[in-house]
Amino acid sequence: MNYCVLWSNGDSWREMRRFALTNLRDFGMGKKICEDKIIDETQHLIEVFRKFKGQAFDTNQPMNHAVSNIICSMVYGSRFEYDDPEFISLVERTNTGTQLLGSPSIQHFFQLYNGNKRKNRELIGRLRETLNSEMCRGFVDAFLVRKQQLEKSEGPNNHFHNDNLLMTVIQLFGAGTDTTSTTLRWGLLFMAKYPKIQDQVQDELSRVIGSRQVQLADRKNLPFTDAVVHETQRLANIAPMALPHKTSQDVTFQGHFIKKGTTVYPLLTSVLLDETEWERPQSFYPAHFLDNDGNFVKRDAFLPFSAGRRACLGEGLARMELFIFFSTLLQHFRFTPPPGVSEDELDLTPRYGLTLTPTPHKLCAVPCF
Ligand code: HEM
Repeated sequence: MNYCVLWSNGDSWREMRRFALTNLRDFGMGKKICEDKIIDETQHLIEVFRKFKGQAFDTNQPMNHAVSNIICSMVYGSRFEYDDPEFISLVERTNTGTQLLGSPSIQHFFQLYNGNKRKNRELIGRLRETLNSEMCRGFVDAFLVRKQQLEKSEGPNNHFHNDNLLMTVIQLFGAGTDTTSTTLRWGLLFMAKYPKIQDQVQDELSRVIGSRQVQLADRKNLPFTDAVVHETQRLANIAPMALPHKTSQDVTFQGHFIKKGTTVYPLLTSVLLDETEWERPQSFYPAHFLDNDGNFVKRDAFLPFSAGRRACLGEGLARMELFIFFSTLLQHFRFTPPPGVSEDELDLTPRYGLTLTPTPHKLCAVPCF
């Protein structure tokens, strides 16, 4: 399959990755300003969950909207209202497209992808019209300013052209939404399935935090909650084959010769579910990340973001989002199966796409206070 929707290799990738990393950091990635955005967004999400008044609902759309708004505020410079039709269709097309990438319906995927290209051209066009080089609102502005500067000094032959802008924006939006939101949905599903583990998370949260807002700095005092977030990422294994790569030179790996230019997939499943690394690889077992005294422990085989030069660019952001969204939701709601469905009946079979998502399901979010 030709993944022309992803960044290319070589110089163009290097430039785009470096620029995206620097600028996303400038617009808050991994910093307090980003934490504040996430906290603000959790309040919008809580409002949506409350509207269901404890009745069963599909968490997919609200979760996608909340998570997507974080990357939107960094890329476009502002968040969207959840009922904005432009936003709903952008998120919906990205979400469906990610599922189709693992299926034979590649033509349908490209229809959705082209729809998102059109929408993004419009959004970028609006930002271009109101661009102020003294005050960049987000990644798109920063890219447009760099493009203008380079065109003046070096002419148009550089990597900062409209196609790379569009591709990078679409990729950041896609990579920054589905992955994190899917992981959070797995987390809530595991909590509904394993109520005793949910009890332990909620006991820890009420003991350490009470009713105030959780902050990133609290993570070190919440080892059990942190372990549950890690175990969710490990067992959910949402990107089992990471992304395809091409070997840039001939290489011999574990005795196998691989020719330059061969497409290779780093199989993250092989570490996340490795029987020689994990005591209970197929079970939801937060103790994988705890020592005998209940302290959090890092594990070498925990590689959900992959490793190396092409590892996930958004790891810092994703880890911040996972922790704050998950613990804030668990502070406010008790997650249970719909009435008439037992915990045993909650299905953990994943649905295969570019990512492994939970099979469509509903949960009740019963307000705790
Ligand atoms: C739980 C959340 C996430 C998981 C599990 C995840 C996982 C991954 C994985 C496995 C890869 C492929 C690495 C490889 O092929 O070796 C990747 C790449 C990437 N991720 Fe994430 N990701 C997450 C969230 C994010 C977020 C929030 C962003 C937004 C900034 C992001 C942006 C990217 C980009 C741009 C790439 C491509 C990097 C490149 O090609 O150089 N990811 N991610």
